[in-house]
Amino acid sequence: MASKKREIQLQAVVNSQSLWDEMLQNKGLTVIDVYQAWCGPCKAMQTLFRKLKNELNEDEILHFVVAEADSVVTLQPFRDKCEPVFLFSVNGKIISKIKGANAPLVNQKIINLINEERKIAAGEMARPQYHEILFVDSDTEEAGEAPYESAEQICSIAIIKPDAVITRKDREIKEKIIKAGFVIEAEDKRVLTEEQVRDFYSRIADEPEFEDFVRFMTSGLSYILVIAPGNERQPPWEETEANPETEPKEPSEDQEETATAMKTKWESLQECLERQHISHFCDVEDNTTDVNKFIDIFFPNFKNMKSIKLERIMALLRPDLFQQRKEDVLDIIQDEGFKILMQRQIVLSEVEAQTLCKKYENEVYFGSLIENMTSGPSLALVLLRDNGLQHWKELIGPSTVEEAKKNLPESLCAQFAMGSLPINQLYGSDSLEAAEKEILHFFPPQNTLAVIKPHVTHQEREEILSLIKEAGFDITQVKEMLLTEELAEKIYFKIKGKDFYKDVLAVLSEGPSMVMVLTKWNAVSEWRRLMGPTDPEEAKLLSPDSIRAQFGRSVLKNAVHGSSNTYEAMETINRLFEEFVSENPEEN
Ligand SMILES: Nc1ncnc2c1ncn2[C@@H]1O[C@H](COP(=O)(O)OP(=O)(O)OP(=O)(O)O)[C@@H](O)[C@H]1O
Repeated sequence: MASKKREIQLQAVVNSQSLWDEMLQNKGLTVIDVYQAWCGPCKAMQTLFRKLKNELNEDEILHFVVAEADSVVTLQPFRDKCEPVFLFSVNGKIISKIKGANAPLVNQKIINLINEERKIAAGEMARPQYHEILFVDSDTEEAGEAPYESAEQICSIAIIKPDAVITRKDREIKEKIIKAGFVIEAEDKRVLTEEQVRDFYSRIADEPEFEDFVRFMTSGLSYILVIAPGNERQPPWEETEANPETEPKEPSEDQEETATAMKTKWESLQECLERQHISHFCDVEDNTTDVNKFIDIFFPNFKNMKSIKLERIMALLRPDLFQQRKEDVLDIIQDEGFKILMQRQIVLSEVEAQTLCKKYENEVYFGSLIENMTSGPSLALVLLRDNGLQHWKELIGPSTVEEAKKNLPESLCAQFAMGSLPINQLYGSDSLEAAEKEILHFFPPQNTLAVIKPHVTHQEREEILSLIKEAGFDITQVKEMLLTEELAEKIYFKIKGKDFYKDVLAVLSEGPSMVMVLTKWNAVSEWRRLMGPTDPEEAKLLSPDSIRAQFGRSVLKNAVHGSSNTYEAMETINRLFEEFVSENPEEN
């Protein structure tokens, strides 16, 4: 009984249109649980609301309400729905709604909106222009007319700073964020412009060392992440569990509730970073308005990116298929919407063949299978596609020809069956983790040095960087530097004796160049292919899509430079990126 009374105190009951209109007079944020008379308000969320009420301690600007859909005319579109709906009203305007008892999402939403109210009250930000949401029947909404709020609307933006990227801590930071139950919805590695840094960090612009900070933030690559609270997120149990020594064996009703409240403490991204001691490498913005603004700046295609789940897998055409029907298979792969990111012919070693064929090791034909697999070149491919893993599995079909012919005659396994083997002539990674391992093994990354020359405009530079990323290169290092004679020599030592060398130096001295380490399998020759021939006129004829064809102006102003071979790549990277080499001694 006692707890029922507290529920009523926690959430005001709105069961008529006049009470609804009165409720809209509330100042600040009102969280409204819209419920059906026949099932009552959402019990599961009351613990969360109580916790937030206590922790935020903002009774003037944080109100909780339960509203009965059947008794309030405004709520008619929500009648007879099975799932609870939570509405968020700010100063009488309903600005957001969340369907279902998604506690992490609701928790984050309330914290964000209250933080916003606090900043507005402190004069740190202007009140955003909220758009009032329309209530339409939720079945229509599901048809795509006016979608409910999803994680993307309550994301945070995190920036992993250049010092963490240069020392390769970014991977560890991302793993920790994911392990804590957050979801990385989008990510990009780039050098922030001065304008972007000033904008993102405007709240600390008055600090005395801000100018040095801007210089530091624009000095190298940062990681920009859009992070959402995952639905499966667990509270950090170990920190919030009640102390067993002070707890009685038989907890009272009140104590049970407190313990539950403690267990449902979802941490914010900032808290998560602090708990894991990585907050000094990573800055977070979670103000909804700012997050949306920065998503627009950094990820203009965010909505599309979110709906597409691009997956990289490794596929393999076994030797007989490769020799006899390679072109047919490659056509099908492309028709099925796969992008071939990398491909190479490879004669598998015995160990490699045994690893890839492990699931057949107990079969009588295992010995002849390994013999066949090592008898000549296979074709290894890295394929990219929306839902790539599942789609490839479905396309190639079962492991054995017998099963494919019986059950899935249209599968590639059945279509491309060859007498030499009882198993599928096509291989695909079993899982995304396995795919990453296999790709690393069969397509080991290589570094090359790339330079974008000074005559390239800012806009052209952005376009070149997009081409680089599209071609699957990882920009592992980047520096903007004026290539003085001394520095240019570190790159162009092999043409020092040429009569055009002084002209090359003159072109490089015109302004800062963007000097990068690009990483990918076969990076040296892949980058040279993407650059195109030295002379842009020749490039236009021979390789019109190449960078030099598109952005070169003359042989001297040919937009980009790339190492000619792996030795030169290693030498020049050593000379220009000492810190990178000491962090990555094994590469190249
Ligand atoms: N005949 C030439 N006349 C003038 N400049 C030239 C000539 N040949 C090359 N260059 C310039 O010198 C640079 C280095 O020449 P190199 O022979 O190494 O060509 P590359 O390997 O295609 O280009 P890069 O080394 O810049 O990637 C070229 O990028 C170009 O700008």
